[in-house]
Amino acid sequence: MAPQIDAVILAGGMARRMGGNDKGLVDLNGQAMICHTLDKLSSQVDNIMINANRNQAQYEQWGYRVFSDEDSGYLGPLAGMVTALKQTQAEYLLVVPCDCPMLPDDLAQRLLAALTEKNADIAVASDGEREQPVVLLLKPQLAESMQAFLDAGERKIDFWYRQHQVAIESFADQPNAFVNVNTPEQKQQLAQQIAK
Ligand SMILES: Nc1nc2c(ncn2[C@@H]2O[C@H](COP(=O)(O)OP(=O)(O)OP(=O)(O)O)[C@@H](O)[C@H]2O)c(=O)[nH]1
Ligand SMILES: [Mg+2]
Repeated sequence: MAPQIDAVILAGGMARRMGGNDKGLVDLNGQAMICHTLDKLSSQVDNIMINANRNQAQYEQWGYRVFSDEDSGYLGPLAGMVTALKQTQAEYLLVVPCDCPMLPDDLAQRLLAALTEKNADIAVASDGEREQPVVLLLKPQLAESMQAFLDAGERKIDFWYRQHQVAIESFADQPNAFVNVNTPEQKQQLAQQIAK
């Protein structure tokens, strides 16, 4: 039987480059940005959770569980991830950001295959050139290690995952899949691309 995979969509950042507008909720071609991500993930995993530190009521409209960071200090993506790791009952947690609306349709499946093949604890996606540090699959048993890393004042996710067995899965076959929307200009550009 296939192992159970839960996903968390990280929407807990301050979105300063988006003028402070909650990135998951900004409109991209008639839908909130997070809707594009929800569409991509819904057939890939067993349960989806949304991690948001404001506008929770709005995020609840899609019917998924919404939770905020256990530590409310905006410590960065790891703060959302560690909270999700403590909540999931699944065998694996898939983590994605809310600002990558074009994620691969075979993301979970390929990360799981890479993790299993390498006997790793974490599988991180790459676009063929660069690692995508907040697109990863990991085991919930790592919650304690991640919490200790945060408690030590560390914030950089790639430093954390290098303490563990990591598999990198290249999605060089889908060069557009990790387009990242951080600014209004990038959003405008992607909107035009999608509309074509
Ligand atoms: N839970 C949680 N997620 C965060 C936090 N900071 C960033 N993220 C998420 O991590 C992902 C990648 O971060 P960025 O693209 O830099 O997003 P951001 O920090 O909101 O945006 P900027 O302020 O413009 O850097 C996004 O999905 C963010 O929502 C945080 O403190 N808590
Ligand atoms: Mg980003």
